[in-house]
Amino acid sequence: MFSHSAARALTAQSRARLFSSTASRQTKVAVLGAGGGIGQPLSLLLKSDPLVTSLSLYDIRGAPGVAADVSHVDTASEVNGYAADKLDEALDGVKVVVIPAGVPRKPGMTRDDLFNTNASIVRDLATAIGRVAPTAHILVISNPVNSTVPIVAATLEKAGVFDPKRLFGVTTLDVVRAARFTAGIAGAHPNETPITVVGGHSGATIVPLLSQSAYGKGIKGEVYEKLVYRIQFGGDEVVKAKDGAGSATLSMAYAGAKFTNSLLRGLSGEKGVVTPTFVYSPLYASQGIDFFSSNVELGVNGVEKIHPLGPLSAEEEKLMEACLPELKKNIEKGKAFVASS
Ligand SMILES: NC(=O)C1=CN([C@@H]2O[C@H](COP(=O)(O)OP(=O)(O)OC[C@H]3O[C@@H](n4cnc5c(N)ncnc54)[C@H](O)[C@@H]3O)[C@@H](O)[C@H]2O)C=CC1
Ligand SMILES: O=C([O-])CC(=O)C(=O)O
Repeated sequence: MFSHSAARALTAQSRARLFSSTASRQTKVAVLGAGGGIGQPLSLLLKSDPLVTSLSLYDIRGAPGVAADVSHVDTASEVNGYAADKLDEALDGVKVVVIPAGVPRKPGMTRDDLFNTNASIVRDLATAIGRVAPTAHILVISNPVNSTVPIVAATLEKAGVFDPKRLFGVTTLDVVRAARFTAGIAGAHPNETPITVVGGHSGATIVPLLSQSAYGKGIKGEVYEKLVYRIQFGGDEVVKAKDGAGSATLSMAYAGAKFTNSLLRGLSGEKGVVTPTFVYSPLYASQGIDFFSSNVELGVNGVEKIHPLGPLSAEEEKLMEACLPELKKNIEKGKAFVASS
């Protein structure tokens, strides 16, 4: 990287600074479920992220092939693929683990219908992370997120390595949809219509706070009702259109890469990185709901600050009334699963 004469010219102090900052920028990211509909495009997008220096792709099927393919992209990061029996190797030294492993919905199913299959997949992956990479930041995409995040937390807790600052349910697709759909109605660019989406990640637990947006607050009546429904049930739209071939994969890969980039920026010391994510949260803990999505500031340790919701409109208060009992049930189901495992 440097010529010999340039290296000789560096003082001992500046050399130490240079190499320590290079070391701190080494960011190994693992994708568990990298061979799937989300995993493949997500791996590609992460390969394009300059904050990722090494990419570790794992799946029970097909990860070495995906890794060989993605590794030809001309960005600086190195890529390695790991087959089914190589999970521990895939996790060695990782700073961030993104989990899109598990089955997707078919038409007529709810996300909760995926619980029976995905709960044990996520629990087993979390057990391995707790053993091999206990200080990694974990980003859970696998559904039902309202239950899989508590499953990861309880699994790590059992192993004595749970740090609530390092566990995130990825709800970014709800945020991406809310911005896109609101922009369509407002005739604006989605950059101008960011919407905070809180609660959880399924149907009525998804609560968009349109009243807090300059564009969103002007949307009323039937248009408002339809917009809220579309944000809450956008996933169903894709499941129906794919007609048995799965659920959102490309927009989810985009959302997953977007959230991962936000976290990496926070971890690298950038200030003011704030985005909604489903985390261990005090906001509704008094009601027995200890995981909740709201705006979170991401920093060098992961969760830096959990923001309060701010003022809600009468409509949003009603949406919260529908959200909370369902979210509580989903969280308790996840915890009970680990307790009985
Ligand atoms: N959080 C969110 O907003 C969203 C979540 N999802 C969820 O993401 C998950 C994955 O969806 P798709 O990629 O479409 O499914 P997919 O079936 O295309 O891919 C899943 C991958 O997981 C792998 N896998 C299964 N068990 C595994 C294990 N034990 N270890 C490692 N890999 C394993 C499979 O081999 C497969 O390659 C689903 O649960 C889906 O509901 C989907 C869209 C949005
Ligand atoms: O709808 C699904 O099952 C996948 C998902 O979580 C989404 O697209 O938001």
